[in-house]
Order: sequence, then structure tokens, then C-alpha cells
Amino acid sequence: SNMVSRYKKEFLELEKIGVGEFGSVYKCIKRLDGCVYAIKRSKRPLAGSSDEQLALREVYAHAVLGHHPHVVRYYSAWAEDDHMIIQNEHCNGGSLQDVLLENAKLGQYFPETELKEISLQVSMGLKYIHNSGLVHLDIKPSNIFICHKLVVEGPAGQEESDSEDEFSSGVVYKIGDLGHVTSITNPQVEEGDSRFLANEILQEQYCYLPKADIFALALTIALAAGTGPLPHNGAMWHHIRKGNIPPIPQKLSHSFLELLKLMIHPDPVARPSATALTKHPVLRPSLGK
Ligand SMILES: Cn1cc(CCO)c2c3c(c(-c4ccccc4Cl)cc21)C(=O)NC3=O
Repeated sequence: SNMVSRYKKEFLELEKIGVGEFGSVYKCIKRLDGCVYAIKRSKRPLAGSSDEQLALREVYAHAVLGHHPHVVRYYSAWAEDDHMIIQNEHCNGGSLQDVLLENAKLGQYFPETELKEISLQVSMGLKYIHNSGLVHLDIKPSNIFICHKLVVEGPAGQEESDSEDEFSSGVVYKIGDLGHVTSITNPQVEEGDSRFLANEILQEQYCYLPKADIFALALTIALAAGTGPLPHNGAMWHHIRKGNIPPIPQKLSHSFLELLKLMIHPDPVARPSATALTKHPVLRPSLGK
């Protein structure tokens, strides 16, 4: 590789915002356009390894998926000095997992209206991914990123926000980390986090893959509602796969609880599709009247 890396040449590294076995994520400023990006640098996987497959799948998925308000935007990816680098949109509000941990410390949880907003926005992102012929397969709080719209001061000092758009609350939830994305029709399934894994995927039944994302979304929402840590395996894992939503320490409406229950139905066919969720009266109260 040439001496000066493209990464160092094009970007100013501000801070490390994540680290894992996958590599490290940095918040960077691109010198040319002055914008902030999230950049993941990971050790280049062994050529021909399954890790290489995963890395390529992530970039293919971003390339196919183009732009959607509820999918983290991809800008570029390249390889240099034995590293894979992917440059994505930076979401300034952290991940849903970060907010859940903060909430838990304070014994607070997302109220039902916010739980429905998260469900609706992530369903819109899933509808887009599924209609593109792909499935995510690793939906969970740490892969949902939050963008707070920056308030624009008007001339008279009053806040300006085109509140007629659907993000009137100013918070946008986006699906990120496409490392497990695969095709619905000829899938190469790399199982996601077992805490959010639907039983049919464990049984290698891949004929209703989009419904595995719906299953994982329901458990993601249950965590946002304050349920305790999910099991990775064992009796409680199977109890949930029989269609039992783990206990939630707040009063939720019967209709919302019934929807969450339907989303983890043991039979994937019985679970609502992402498209159905985006039109569901429980999530879109205005449609319910
Ligand atoms: C750990 N971590 C923290 C953040 C910032 C949230 O305020 C973050 C981001 C991403 C990613 C990411 C995930 C998977 C693949 C590539 C990237 Cl850049 C990871 C992130 C990403 O794609 N966009 C992010 O904001």
C-alpha cells in the first residue's frame, strides 16, 4: 500500500466511538467537505474466509440499498494497508442500546408513544430493505442509530423546523450495521445475535426470512420498554420462542402488547410484515379513527 493512507489523507479523526472484535469505529471529519462521518476500520479478513464474505456482504448491501431516511447512509468503502474501511453517515444521538443503558441506570423507560415511534420508523426501514429483496438478520438496539435533527435558529431567533414532516419530534431512528444482510431469495444466512434470533432460523428454515427481522424488532422494542436482559439460550430462550413477551415493567395498552406478541408468534407466517406494520392502526393512531 502507498505510504500515505487515504484514511489519514482524507479524514481528521475526532474520537473513537466504538470498539469490538469487528474493529474500531471513529467519528471523523472529511477535510474536503467538512462533514462528520462514522468510519469503521477493521482488520482485512483472510481472503476467501467467511469474514471476508461478511465484509463484502455489508458493502454490497449498502451499494444496493441506496438512500432511505431509516437506513444509515453509506458513502464509501476501500481497503488499505491490510484494513477494510467503510465510511457511513454519522448519527449524532448514539445507538438505541446507549439510550437503553442510560434509561436503565435512572429506572426510566421509553413511554408507549415513543415505543410506537421507534417501531414505526424501524418498520419503514425494514419495509425498504425487504422490498429491495434483502433481510437484515441482526436487528437489535446496538444496531439502531439515533439522529437528532439540529434545530435551525430563525432570523427572529424562533426555532425553525418543518414540523409538517413526519419527524416532527426531531428524533430519527435508523437501521445500521448491514454485516448480516443477505438476499431473501438465495440466502447465505450468517446468524445474528442469539438473543434476538427467531427459532425457525436456528432450525435453518429460511422460507420466511423477513419475518425473522420482525421477531427481532419486537424483542428490541421490549428492551426499550424496560424488560430485563434477554437470554442467549436455555429455558427462558425457548419460553419466548413459544410466543411469550418477557415481562415489561410499565403499563402498556392491551393492543400494543398484543401487537408485540403477534410479532414474536412461533409461526413466522402469523407475524405482520414490515409493510403491514407501517400501516398498522396501533402504530399509526391517526389511521385508527
Ligand atoms: C459504535 N458506533 C457508534 C456510532 C455513532 C452513534 O452515534 C456508530 C455509527 C455507525 C457504526 C457502524 C456500524 C457497523 C458498520 C459500520 C459502522 Cl460505521 C457504529 C457506530 C454508523 O454506520 N453510523 C454511526 O453513527
